[in-house]
Amino acid sequence: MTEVSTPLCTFSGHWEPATYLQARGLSKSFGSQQVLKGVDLSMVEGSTTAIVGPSGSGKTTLLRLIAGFQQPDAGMIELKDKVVAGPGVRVPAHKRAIGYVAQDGALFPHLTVAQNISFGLKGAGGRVGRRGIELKIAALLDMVSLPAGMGGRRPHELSGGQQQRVALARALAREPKLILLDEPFSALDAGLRVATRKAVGDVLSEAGITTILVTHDQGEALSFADQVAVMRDGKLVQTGTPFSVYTMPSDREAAEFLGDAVVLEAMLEGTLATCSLGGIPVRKPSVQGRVSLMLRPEQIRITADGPIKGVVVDTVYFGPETTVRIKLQPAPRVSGTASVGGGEIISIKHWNAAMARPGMELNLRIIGEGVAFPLAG
Ligand SMILES: Nc1ncnc2c1ncn2[C@@H]1O[C@H](COP(=O)(O)OP(=O)(O)OP(=O)(O)O)[C@@H](O)[C@H]1O
Repeated sequence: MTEVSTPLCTFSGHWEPATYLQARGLSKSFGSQQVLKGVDLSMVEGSTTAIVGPSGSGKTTLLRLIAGFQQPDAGMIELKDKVVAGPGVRVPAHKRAIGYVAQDGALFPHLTVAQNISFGLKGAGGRVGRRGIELKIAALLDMVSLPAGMGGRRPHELSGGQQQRVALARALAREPKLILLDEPFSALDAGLRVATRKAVGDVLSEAGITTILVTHDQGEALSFADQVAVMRDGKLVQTGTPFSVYTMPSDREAAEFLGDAVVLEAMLEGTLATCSLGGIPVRKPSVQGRVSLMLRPEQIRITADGPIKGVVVDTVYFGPETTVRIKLQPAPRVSGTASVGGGEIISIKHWNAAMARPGMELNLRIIGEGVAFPLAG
């Protein structure tokens, strides 16, 4: 089962991992509603991609096309250089070596855990005898960190996290090359969710299986995947490493979807934006003049010698961190540039609840660079 990425030697002499999944120009409509509008997605063998996006943006539809449950209206899908969907081509789902784990696990309720998993084994071709099946089930349960004794239980006798592990074991039984996880952790409570996600991630990366995870959870996407693809209105609006999509979002909506964002009006000249938080360097700006400037809240630090002043409006205590809303002073003038903004209320976080009380004046310092977007509207 353990399959390691097959490297390719390029003409430049560098070893590069092979592409496993290549989707080009995928479109799909249901009736008059166009749900996917030309989606391109490429994945390296053994890598993990998280697809994030608002409800109804087309994430599950994309997974279903890749799995082979539905056929694209236009575009094509290649798995390991073999076209599996495209004009005149439709390789059926069971011949694509893909495992699918749904949000609720979708276990058969009337079958035991072992029978659920052996259903997956039969799907793999029924090559093993009864003893072989027992050994395989035991190995799969072990792989997903469940005791062998659980094989006799029925799904309703398991916790949500255990059910998801069984669903993963059933999918792994087919020895897939690609696993599609459609919000598999969303029904779990916070602690179980983190533990199950870690366990599933470890199993998949150990087995070298190329993985797509659909999720609504930004933290899950950023921590689980090598690549994050942001879907909106049937299109992938940005694809990149977790670091690049978080720190350099392609637009304001993507920025706000991937985490908390402080967005202020600013005047951008060259690579310096001037706003209520002072002069802030901007990386590779694609616009000039009046812009929306985005910073992540953790870039705004409360420090005694910070050059920017603000007054605490209110605070909300969350234990390890406190959300502090701060009203900024008018924007300072930077010589030769116009000032914009002033008086905005921003929201940042601080570990020390005693640091900020309503009415207190605080000094702030900005760390790192901002990202500039065209002004909305
Ligand atoms: N089989 C179908 N028939 C008709 N409409 C469909 C079908 N499947 C999906 N849709 C519609 O396509 C749109 C996108 O659905 P999809 O499930 O792909 O979105 P999603 O991004 O996965 O949403 P969510 O995060 O809520 O699961 C929705 O408006 C949905 O109603």
